[in-house]
Amino acid sequence: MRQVLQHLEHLARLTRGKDRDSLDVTLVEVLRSLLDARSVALREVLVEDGVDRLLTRGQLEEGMTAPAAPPPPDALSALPRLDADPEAAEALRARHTRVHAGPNGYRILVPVLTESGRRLLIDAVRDHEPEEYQLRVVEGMARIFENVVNLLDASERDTLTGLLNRKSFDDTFYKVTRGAALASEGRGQRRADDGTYWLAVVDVDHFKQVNDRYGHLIGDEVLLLMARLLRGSFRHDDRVYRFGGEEFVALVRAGDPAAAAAAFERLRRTVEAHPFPQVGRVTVSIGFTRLRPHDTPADAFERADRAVYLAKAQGRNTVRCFDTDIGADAAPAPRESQGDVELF
Ligand SMILES: Nc1nc2c(ncn2[C@@H]2O[C@H](COP(=O)(O)OP(=O)(O)OP(=O)(O)O)[C@@H](O)[C@H]2O)c(=O)[nH]1
Repeated sequence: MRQVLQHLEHLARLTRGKDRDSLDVTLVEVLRSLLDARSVALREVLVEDGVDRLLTRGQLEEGMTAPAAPPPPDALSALPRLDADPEAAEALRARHTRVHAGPNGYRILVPVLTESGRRLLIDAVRDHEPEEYQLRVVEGMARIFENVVNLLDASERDTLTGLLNRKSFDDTFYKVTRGAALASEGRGQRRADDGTYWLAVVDVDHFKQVNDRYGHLIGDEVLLLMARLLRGSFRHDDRVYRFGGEEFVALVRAGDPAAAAAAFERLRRTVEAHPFPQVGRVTVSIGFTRLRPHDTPADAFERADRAVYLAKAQGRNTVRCFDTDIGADAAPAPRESQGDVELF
């Protein structure tokens, strides 16, 4: 009976989390307690240039009281390769729990594969061989965790492109600007690029003509491919959103205006060079702005949107920065076409 109550308590904790970070941490804590494990980690497979790498999303090692995730590296290439860990690779490939006995104890690997295609892996080590019953409970917890992740994904993602939707934008925005505020006051974590973030609005040029000439289905296909190009253009911890329509938003970390401009210019060129099936050449206009320590999502969006408007007025298929091309002190002037999509 005590055990059942304990499991129920774990279940309640696991399904309480409303954001990903706390959910990952709770899973690690729950599994450590369930397995009486020496260490528990939750890892995720990220892919760069066709190479699978393992990012640790949360871990509890011996002597630690609270789970922690090492800060994500700037480049995915700094992460360990999945093929350097054959046991982990095999468990993911088999989509099945694996237990390996080794000199350091018993390693328990439980894959978690989400509907959106994410590949996660529970990686626990304990001194004694786990009982069958314990493994079944851990697998049950993993399935519940997977369901919660699927629900979170569904509520945070745009159904057409799979990109993040408007709902998750504000949270991330405030996390990022809070970090920038702390850094500007000399507190908080400093990184090589000083935690400077940029908000870009990426707007497909003459998209109405694509729909009119080729139909909405082909238009949707263009948006899907555009989403893929956007995702592939930025670093793994940058965020790409579609709030609706043919307008995308990117939240990108870069050290200075030149580095940010280079990233957005690279995206512009990638889109221009991409052969879109049936349609051929499609271009985008991009406007971006630096996030300020006490910004609101609406203010930052409006600045980036004004830079897009400038890019459109100056011939499209171009990148403009609000801060350097329009001026940081310019008075706000709502864009005429903003009525298309109701934002903020
Ligand atoms: N296929 C498809 N079309 C969409 C979607 N959302 C919005 N649109 C269309 O996107 C078009 C946007 O057109 P406009 O805002 O007039 O701008 P534009 O033709 O892209 O021209 P510029 O932005 O001035 O370069 C409209 O025709 C919308 O109907 C969608 O989810 N799928």
